[in-house]
Amino acid sequence: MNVAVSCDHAGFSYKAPIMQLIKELGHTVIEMGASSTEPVDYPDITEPVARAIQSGQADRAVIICGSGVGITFTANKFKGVRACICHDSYSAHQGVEHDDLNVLCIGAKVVGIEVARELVTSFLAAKFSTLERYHRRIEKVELIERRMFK
Ligand SMILES: O=C(CO)[C@H](O)[C@H](O)[C@H](O)COP(=O)(O)O
Repeated sequence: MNVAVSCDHAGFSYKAPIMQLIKELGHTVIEMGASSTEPVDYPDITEPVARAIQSGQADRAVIICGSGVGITFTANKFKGVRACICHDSYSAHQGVEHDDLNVLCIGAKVVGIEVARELVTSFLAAKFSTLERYHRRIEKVELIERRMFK
């Protein structure tokens, strides 16, 4: 898969190890976001990621900020983006399996780098279920999006 990776200044120290992991897992990294710990506003590093998901340039994305909060609600402003902050690997893989999660948001001040690696590994290994009920629920989410983004 093509996986976009972005961060703000608070997530910068995690970006290189997470990109390295993603490459080791056999995926292609699309690097975005902060390139130093110089402060940057999280909406500015989130929008390009959301656009990359919308255009199909990226299949999935990982974004890292301090808490994971701002990047999550910013990413979810974009139609077709399903972003969630995860602190546990169960949510990271079940989010994909049941809910077709396509953007994993991590708080670098909340989870350690080893937990972050586990989150990314679980997220990227997971596949959206073929069970009808999970697709029906996503279709209902898409109907809401169509009403909101008319
Ligand atoms: O966690 C975040 C938003 O949800 C971001 O990393 C913020 O930018 C965080 O609050 C850090 O910002 P600061 O300017 O370094 O205080």
